[in-house]
Amino acid sequence: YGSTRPERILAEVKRKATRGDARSVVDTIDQYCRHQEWAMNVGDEKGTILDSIVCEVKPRAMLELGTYCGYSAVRIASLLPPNSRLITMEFNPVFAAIARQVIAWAGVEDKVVLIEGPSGDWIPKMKKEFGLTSFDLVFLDHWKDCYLPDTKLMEECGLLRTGSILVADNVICPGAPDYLEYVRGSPRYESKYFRSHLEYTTVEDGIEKSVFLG
Ligand SMILES: O=c1[nH]cnc2c(O)cc(-c3ccc(F)cc3)cc12
Ligand SMILES: [Mg+2]
Repeated sequence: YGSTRPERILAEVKRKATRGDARSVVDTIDQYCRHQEWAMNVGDEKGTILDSIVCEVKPRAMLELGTYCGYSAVRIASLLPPNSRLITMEFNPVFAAIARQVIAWAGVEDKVVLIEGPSGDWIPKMKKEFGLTSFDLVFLDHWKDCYLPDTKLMEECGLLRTGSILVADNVICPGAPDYLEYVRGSPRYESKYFRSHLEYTTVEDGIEKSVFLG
């Protein structure tokens, strides 16, 4: 039996990245996925946009929906202020197992909590499970069909406060048209599109940043 793509990415990280050095893990994955085999990390171009938003917001409590191999969790965690926490949620157990090891290799495990399971099940439990009031910043990077229902669920569960920011990957490719229509049309959001490209390609994609107005 062959290895999976996430397993090959982890092997490359262990072979090439410096243990405890988050940037070298990020750069190793970008090199591998640009030159060896494509994978659905947010990537270097859109990652720079995400970095600028994380640095601007300096979130105390951040949520990521969709961990995959942990590339963006490592990227985000390396920018978080002390006493901040990234909770990252992954539905696929194979991806979650790899992501845990990538996060550990990067040395950011004390800033990241990885939870496994469907976002729809976990979102209603977040406050109680993690003693949270609300999230300062949410990165949506899981499944395009879940962006809108999960956003509405976060609203209903009181996980968004005035000023909470949603950052959504792939709003053009693969695309999340119902989500875009909602955040751009709703008076409860101030939305802005950051044009970019699908990771490691020249195909158009972009990131939508939406401020919840309460
Ligand atoms: O399913 C996805 N979840 C999160 N991020 C993704 C991402 O950045 C890209 C893609 C993707 C884009 C084009 C394609 F031909 C095949 C897959 C999927 C996801
Ligand atoms: Mg993505």
